Amino acid sequence: MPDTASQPAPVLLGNEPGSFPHGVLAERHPAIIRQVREALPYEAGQHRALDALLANCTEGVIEPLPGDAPGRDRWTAWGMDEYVGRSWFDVPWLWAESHFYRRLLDAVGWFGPGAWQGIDPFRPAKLAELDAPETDEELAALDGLAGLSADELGRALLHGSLWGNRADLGFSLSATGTGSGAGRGAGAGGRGEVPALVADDSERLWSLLPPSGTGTLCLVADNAGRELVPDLLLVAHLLAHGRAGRAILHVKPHPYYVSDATTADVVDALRRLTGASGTAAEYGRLLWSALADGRLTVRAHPFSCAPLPYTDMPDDLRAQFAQATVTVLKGDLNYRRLVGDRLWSPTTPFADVTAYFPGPVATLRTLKSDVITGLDADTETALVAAEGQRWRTSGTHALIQVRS
Ligand SMILES: O=P(O)(O)OC[C@@]1(O)O[C@H](CO)[C@@H](O)[C@@H]1O
Repeated sequence: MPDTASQPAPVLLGNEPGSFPHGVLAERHPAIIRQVREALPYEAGQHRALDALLANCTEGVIEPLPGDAPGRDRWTAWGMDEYVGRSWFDVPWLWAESHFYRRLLDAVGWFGPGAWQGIDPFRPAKLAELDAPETDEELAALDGLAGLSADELGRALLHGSLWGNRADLGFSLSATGTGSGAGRGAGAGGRGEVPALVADDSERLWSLLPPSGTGTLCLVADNAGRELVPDLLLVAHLLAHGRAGRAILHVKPHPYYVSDATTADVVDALRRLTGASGTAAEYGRLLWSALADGRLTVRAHPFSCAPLPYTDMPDDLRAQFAQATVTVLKGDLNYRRLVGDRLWSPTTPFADVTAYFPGPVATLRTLKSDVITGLDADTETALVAAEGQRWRTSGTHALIQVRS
């Protein structure tokens, strides 16, 4: 029996050794601390703070943020008092992960005041990816799509944006997340009869964005670099071909989940596009002028880094999504937040668990956590027969789901 929105499945915790969430807390977070230490020439105080964070997040309990900590009131509203004194492994996994990034930024001095204020610990990794030869190849490949019709090009760019979600630098640090490049493309990734795309509502998405549209597209971005670049190309295409009159790009207000895009990353990506040649540069210039004339807006709402599902979104964000013709949520974490980070039965209807969302909502995601809804029974059976439960977290499958 599928779960239902009124009888929800259990919220994921990280306290089961051997589970994917446990591995993230016990192995991925220490690996992220190691990577951050090596990325920038931190000072002794920052190394000491990283030592303390490592000990605390693996063996300690959640501690209250100091009284004067930036955003403390928000974290109180987001449930901090309830979780203080408990092991990181025993509170909702989503909450523990999100809080880890808040503490990591504290340790490196991101919030300031001080000389390290605003220095993104993940920037070297993000820039390396943006500057990689693979990015050049992907941008150059755009010129080869010149012969496609606008619709064909739109579909190609939608798939580029979808599979761009493989480019998640946190994921590449985890033991199960190796195998770079697998699954990039609609036909790749699955074994035997199992499709790479396990759900595909893309026609419904296109019907929400007709060519004569004057509507507003809200795109809630995920990773910077090689995910954000194809996201921006898709937005440029939708604006250029009138499928959206206006686009609003939501990014994170601070560095998060390693490679999540901030405004600084949007700037880097746009400079990368305008500094390229051919079609990529044209798209870059289009977006640059769309920002200037108001067709494109960037927003960085605090709730984008909240440790909570979208059911708890504040009224101002709810009103923004309600005004959109469609809100497109990118990536695995946004998917988890959209459906509640619960271990749903995979055939639980997507429309039911997203019924609360204020307006049409679409999700483009590669599968990198246990959370999944909206599969048909045959697809689930084929996936399990071919891969056991590995398909849930391997990042080699993807989905496009829409609730209109
Ligand atoms: O949102 P994204 O970038 O697609 O993925 C984020 C992610 O790597 O982080 C979580 C584990 O830390 C997983 O849910 C997911 O695989």
